[in-house]
Amino acid sequence: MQGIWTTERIRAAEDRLLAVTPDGELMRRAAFGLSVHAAEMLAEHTGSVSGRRVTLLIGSGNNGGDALWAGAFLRRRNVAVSAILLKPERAHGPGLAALKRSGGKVVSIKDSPQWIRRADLVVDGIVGISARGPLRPDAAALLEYVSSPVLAVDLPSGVDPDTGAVEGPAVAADRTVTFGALKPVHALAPASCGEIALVDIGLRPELGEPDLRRLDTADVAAAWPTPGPDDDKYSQGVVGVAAGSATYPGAAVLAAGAAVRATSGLVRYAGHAADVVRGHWPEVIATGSVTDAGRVQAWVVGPGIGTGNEGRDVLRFVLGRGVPVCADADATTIIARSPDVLDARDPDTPLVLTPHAGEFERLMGSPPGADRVAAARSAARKYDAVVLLKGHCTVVAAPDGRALVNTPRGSWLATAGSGDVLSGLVGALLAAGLDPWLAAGAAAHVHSLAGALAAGGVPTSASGILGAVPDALRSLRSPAS
Ligand SMILES: NC(=O)C1=CN([C@@H]2O[C@H](COP(=O)(O)OP(=O)(O)OC[C@H]3O[C@@H](n4cnc5c(N)ncnc54)[C@H](O)[C@@H]3O)[C@@H](O)[C@H]2O)[C@@H](O)CC1
Ligand SMILES: [K+]
Repeated sequence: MQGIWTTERIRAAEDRLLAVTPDGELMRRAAFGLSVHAAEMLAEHTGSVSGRRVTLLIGSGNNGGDALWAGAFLRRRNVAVSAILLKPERAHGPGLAALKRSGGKVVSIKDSPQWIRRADLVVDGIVGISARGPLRPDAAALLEYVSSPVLAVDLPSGVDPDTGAVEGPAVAADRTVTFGALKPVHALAPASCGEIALVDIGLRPELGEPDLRRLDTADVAAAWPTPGPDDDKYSQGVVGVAAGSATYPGAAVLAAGAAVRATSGLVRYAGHAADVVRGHWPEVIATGSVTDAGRVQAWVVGPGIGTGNEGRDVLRFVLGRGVPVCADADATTIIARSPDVLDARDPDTPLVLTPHAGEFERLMGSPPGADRVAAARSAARKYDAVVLLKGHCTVVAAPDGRALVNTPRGSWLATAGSGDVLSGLVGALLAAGLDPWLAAGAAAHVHSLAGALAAGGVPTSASGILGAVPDALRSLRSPAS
C-alpha cells in the first residue's frame, strides 16, 4: 500500500529531520533529484540536454529554492537556465546565489513571456506545500505563455496540496517530482500532476502512519480471492443481487454479471428481472423475490430497484439478514429519505454505501465539497458504514477513519451502468469475507483497470467494462503484461 501524508504531517516530519540534518542538506537532496528529472525530460522531449533552455518560475518560498538549486545543477550539464522571480526580494537567497554563481540568468517579469515561450522545459517552482488558496494573479499570468513540457516541483502550483481541488488557473504538469512522501494532491489530482516521481530525502522514518492510502496492484492481487483445492461454490461466498426491474433489467444484468466475473463463488439474483438475468448468466440462480432467494454471505442491493415502497421493503429485508450489504444507487436514495430503514440492520454487520456526488448530497444534506476525503470520512462516521465516494478519483473511507484513494487511468468509467458493475464487484468481495474497506478499494481498483482496458483510448460502455474484468484480474497477477 502506498502511504500518503497531509502537508501538516509532512511539515512536522520535515522539522524533525531538519533538526538533525546539516543546513541546506535536505533542499540540496531534493533539488539534485529534481535536476536529474529535468535533464531526463529534456532528453525525452528534445533528444539532448546540453545547450537546451530551461525556464524556472520562482515563487517566494522553499519550493522556488528547490527550483533555483536544480537550475544550478543543470548549469553543470551546460543547460541555459533562466529564472523568473515573482517576488525578487523574497526569492530563496542561497538558491538564487547558487544559480547566479553557476551562470544562470535572472529575467524580469516584463521579459518573461518570451523566456517562457522559448523554453524547452518550464520548471514550476511557484508554490509547494505551503500554498494557500487559488494562485495569485501575477503567478497565474505566467502560465498563459507556457507551451513546452512542464516539470512541477513537489506539486503543480494552483492545485490545493491537501485536497487536489483546482479553483482557478493551475499548472498542468507533464511530470511532478515530489520529495520525501506522496501528498494528497498526488492521488487526488492525477491530471494536473502528470507522471509522478518520488525523490527520497530521508523523510520516511519521521512520518509515522499515513493519513491516506492507495492500493497498488500487489495489494489488490493479494486481497482478491483465489480458490484453493478444498473450496467449492459455497465456501467462496454466495452473493445475492437485488437489482433491476422488469422495465429496466440492465442494472440487474450488469451487477449480477460483475459478481459472476469477480470470483468463482455462487451468485443468486432476486427481483423482477430474473428471466433476463438468467438469459444472460445461466450460472446465476435467479428468483423473483428476496424472500425466497436462499442463503447468501453478502447482498448487493439497489441498482434499478426504484425508490418506492417495494424498493424500501427489499432494502429493509436484506439489511436484516445479518450479512454484509453493499447498498448502491436507489438504495442510497432510500436510506437518505427514510433513514429508519437502517433500524433493520444489525450494527455489527458491514454496510458499504457507494454514493456519487448527488447521492452523497442526499445522504449528508450538502455536497462533498473540495475536501472529498474529509467528506467521505464524515459520511462513514455518520452511517457507521464504509463509504465509497464516486468521482474521477474514488475515495473509500471506513468508520474507523481509514481512507484510500483510487486514482484512475483516464476518465472512461463515467458511462451509464458503470456503477452497477462496481457494486457487483464489491458484493462478490464482501461475500468472500474481505474487510469491507479493502473490498470496496479493491473493487474500485479493478473496476478502473477494467475501464481502462475496455476503453483503450476510445469510449467504452458498462458492458465493455464488465467484459474486461477477467483481463483486469489477469493483469493483477502479471502487471508487466
Ligand atoms: N522544509 C524542507 O526541508 C524542505 C522543503 N522543500 C520544499 O519546500 C516547499 C515548501 O516551502 P515553503 O514552506 O517555504 O512554502 P512554499 O514554497 O510552498 O510557498 C510559500 C510561499 O508561497 C506564497 N504563496 C502561498 N500561497 C500562494 C498562492 N496561492 N499563490 C501565490 N503564492 C502563494 C507564500 O506567500 C509564501 O511566500 C515544499 O513544497 C518543497 O518544495 C524541499 O526542499 C524539501 C525540504
Ligand atoms: K510547484
